[in-house]
Amino acid sequence: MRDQLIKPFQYKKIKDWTNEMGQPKKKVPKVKNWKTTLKRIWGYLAAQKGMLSLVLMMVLLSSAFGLLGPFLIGRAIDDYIVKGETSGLGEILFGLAGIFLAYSGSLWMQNYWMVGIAQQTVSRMRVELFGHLHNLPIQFFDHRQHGELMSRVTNDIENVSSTLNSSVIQIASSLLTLLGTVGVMLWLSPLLTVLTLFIVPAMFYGLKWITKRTGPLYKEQQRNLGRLNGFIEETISGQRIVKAFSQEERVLAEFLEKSAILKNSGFWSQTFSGFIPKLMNVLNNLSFAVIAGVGGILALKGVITIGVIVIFTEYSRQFTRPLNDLANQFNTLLSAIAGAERVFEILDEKEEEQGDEASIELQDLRGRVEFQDVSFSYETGGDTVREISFTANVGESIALVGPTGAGKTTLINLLSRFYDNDSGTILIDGINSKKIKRDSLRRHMGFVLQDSYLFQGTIRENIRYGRLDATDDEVEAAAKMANAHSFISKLKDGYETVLKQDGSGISQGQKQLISIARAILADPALLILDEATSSIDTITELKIQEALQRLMKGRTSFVIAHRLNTIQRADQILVLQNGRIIERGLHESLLSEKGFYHSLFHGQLKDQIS
Ligand SMILES: Nc1ncnc2c1ncn2[C@@H]1O[C@H](COP(=O)(O)OP(=O)(O)OP(=O)(O)O)[C@@H](O)[C@H]1O
Repeated sequence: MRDQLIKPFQYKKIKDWTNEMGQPKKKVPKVKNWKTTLKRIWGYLAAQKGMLSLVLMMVLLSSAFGLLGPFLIGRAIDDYIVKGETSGLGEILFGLAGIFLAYSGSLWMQNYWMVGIAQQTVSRMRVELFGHLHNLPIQFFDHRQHGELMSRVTNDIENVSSTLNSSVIQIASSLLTLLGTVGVMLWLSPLLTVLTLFIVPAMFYGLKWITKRTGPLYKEQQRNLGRLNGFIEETISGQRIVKAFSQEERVLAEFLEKSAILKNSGFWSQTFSGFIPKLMNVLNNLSFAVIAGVGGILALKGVITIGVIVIFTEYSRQFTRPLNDLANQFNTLLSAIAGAERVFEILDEKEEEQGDEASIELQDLRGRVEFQDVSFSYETGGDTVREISFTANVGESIALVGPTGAGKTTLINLLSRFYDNDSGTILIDGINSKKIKRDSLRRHMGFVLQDSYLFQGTIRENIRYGRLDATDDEVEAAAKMANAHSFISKLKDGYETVLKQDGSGISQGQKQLISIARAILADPALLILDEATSSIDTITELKIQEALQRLMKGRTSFVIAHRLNTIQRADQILVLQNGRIIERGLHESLLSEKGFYHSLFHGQLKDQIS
């Protein structure tokens, strides 16, 4: 459970580096074809075969009832109305009412069951996608906007859902109605049928022309919507920064630009798909005119009856309506396929490997860490960290010092295996870290980061996140050790105070104290501390320092130090520059060397320190 605690912190840190409201750096992988996607969607639907058969049965019934209605009307005209016969007409009308009722009933039932199937299906997709996202390696998030990913979990899934709700039934019933109608029409009058069917090629070519254009346009619209959502999410969560840097106008300008792009792509996709009903309307009217004209002549010659003309006009509507529906559904289906493809794209991303069969599950960790000639680069190109070697004995505190971008966080990322070193070896309790299961390693690590991430929930829940089975007494004992108890007790609701998602409502220093309490409760053997850079009042600062000293006692700790006066007690100080360790040792000896550390300490290079 504790690796769940750790990941969000790391994500945030790395996200901050990559994502300064820019576009994702890497292009999303190419989309697969619609056949494969439909097959995969079917894979989800097939899990509910029983329900689907019920839906299909209802679709069959409703299509049959739909055909029977006009047929009975024709019979009523020919056998009773034209002949002036009234006896028996009542029964036919009664029968008609029954058929329409059964028709509506079967429509209602198929809809009811299909909505159930659709919801079940997308809920499974959503759960899979969300779970999968949390198992992806950090690198995956380096190149993607958070909002864009959110859009896949929400918009795209919703798209699939609404299409499944309606399209599956529509497509099945349209196909059945189409077949049934043509069959009965052929039986009644082959000549009129052939004339009516003339509109099919016109429809086919018209639709082909339109859908060829709408498919890519829909995809483009979805993509632009994802980008806009990503931007909105970022600017809302980064409100403080936007305001602090008076970037409101720039943000608005960028929003307007993205919104205009979306408007444009939305306009064209909707315009083109809007042609479909218009085209169908024209063709429908044309077919009516043909049936009325030719049917009238045939009726005058006594070849067919008036009833057959009525049946034909009704059927021709029933015949073009499913074609119409099919065409409309085709568009919705296309946009759902585009959505599903984007969802599957993520599902196809390789999960972070925890380790193979041979990997070691760390039961206990003492906390000895050794880096031997470790080099690593994030992307192909120059090494971010180079030939790093050091040893941290059990219980020692190691301070990582250096200007911004020197590679301090990268070393921690390698230690926690968010990334794997390209060369050299990292030994943890003497075991090559690559042979240890990632999650089992992270379970023994605790993080207190400068941007302490607190979740929406009570203070108690936030502390308990360190160890979910901790009792209330243990939570409070940890808070006491972390110097957090006194401020928590002064709050009106004490430990039950509800924190907002970003922890606003309590001070930065108090957030730190809570995250220290959380780490104390987790009791990790390896500790990562990323010192707060923001200025915290002296009293809170002292409390934090004291709490940290207690937390670090007996654990191997890595401290990314921003304020050099706080690391004077470290057992080893590693001074990094451009990815290399350029100096190392104790505070006093480093000062006496009068090197880079000395300059840093005396503030000559103050502006280089983050
Ligand atoms: N996810 C990433 N992908 C590509 N390059 C990265 C990534 N994270 C960091 N870098 C680059 O690696 C180098 C080292 O970054 P790192 O975050 O380790 O520095 P740091 O010493 O922790 O800096 P700071 O004190 O500012 O946090 C920098 O040049 C940075 O631009």
